[in-house]
Amino acid sequence: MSVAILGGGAFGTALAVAIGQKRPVTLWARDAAHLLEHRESPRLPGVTLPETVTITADLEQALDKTAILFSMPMQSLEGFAAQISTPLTGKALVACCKGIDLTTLQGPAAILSQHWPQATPAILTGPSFAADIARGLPTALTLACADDALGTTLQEWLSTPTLRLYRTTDVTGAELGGALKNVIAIACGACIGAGLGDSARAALMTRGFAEMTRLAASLGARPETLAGLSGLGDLTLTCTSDLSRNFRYGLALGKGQAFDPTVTVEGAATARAVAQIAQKRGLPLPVCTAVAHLTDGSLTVQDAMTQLLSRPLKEE
Ligand SMILES: NC(=O)C1=CN([C@@H]2O[C@H](COP(=O)(O)OP(=O)(O)OC[C@H]3O[C@@H](n4cnc5c(N)ncnc54)[C@H](OP(=O)(O)O)[C@@H]3O)[C@@H](O)[C@H]2O)C=CC1
Ligand SMILES: O=C(CO)COP(=O)(O)O
Repeated sequence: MSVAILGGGAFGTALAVAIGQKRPVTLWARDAAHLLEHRESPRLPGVTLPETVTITADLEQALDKTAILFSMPMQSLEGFAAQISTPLTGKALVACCKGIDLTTLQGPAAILSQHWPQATPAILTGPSFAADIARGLPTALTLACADDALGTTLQEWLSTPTLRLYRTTDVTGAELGGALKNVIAIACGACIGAGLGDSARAALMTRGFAEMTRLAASLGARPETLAGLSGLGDLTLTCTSDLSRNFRYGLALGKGQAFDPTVTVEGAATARAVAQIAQKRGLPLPVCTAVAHLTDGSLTVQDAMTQLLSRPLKEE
């Protein structure tokens, strides 16, 4: 097996550093000039790519590898895939992005499968800040692949002494855990930013987790997957750390401050996708729906709080 990573942002660079400790890896970026000159991504300053990482601007050189990791933002994945005519037959296509595509309402595995039906999709997700992975701090992730034999090979190839991968065949559960935790992280950031307190944040995390599990189960995921690294694990990290961009975006919303629009915040578009899915399926997802309205500017944090607290009382 040979490995390529597509996307020279924070996560792609961090994965290249980690995997590059063990074996050669090719890192493709659409603008590779900075990476080639400095061996460092402007999205992850201070992290130097080792010599085992081949940086390239030649996409075909990367697509030639047997395992291809897609490490660009979720809302870019469909458009990126549509530009590629190479068949990628028999390859493992590992989506590292966390989200639901707003146009198709699909997760990354379905998008990869539609573009490359002769390849096998997989998901790499879980609680991990790029900077932690790049520094070699201990990290545990989920590798999801419906083909368990291929999943086992990927698990062995992509694990390192400090990056420990757990395996599952529940692709839907793993990708939804990663997608939905970002939505709840925005809610938690807004809660803290608006001064609503840690108790309110704990309530949002818990009820948000109930929504994550409800939606995932209705889409065919196994509820226990959501209780693992990709769901509860990543929810805990992202809702409690201001290293999270989704949490910081929520903080800014809560404080009524502007947020840098060039920063990748996956949960905003995903919240709007989730609200559409909830409506279509008649699923009650009040926290996710409130985040969708917060991010499109149609609801204030105070009104969201009032709305959530005034819902009819119910069983837990
Ligand atoms: N950062 C983290 O800690 C983690 C991130 N993730 C996930 O990884 C994914 C990527 O995030 P991250 O790397 O942090 O984001 P960044 O904003 O750091 O980088 C995104 C990268 O994607 C590239 N890109 C954007 N659009 C396209 C496109 N259409 N074609 C090719 N390349 C494109 C950007 O290129 P350019 O620089 O030229 O704009 C940039 O290199 C997200 O889904 C995120 O949730 C997962 C775990 C941890
Ligand atoms: O997914 C992440 C941690 O697991 C990174 O979170 P942010 O995208 O919110 O920075």
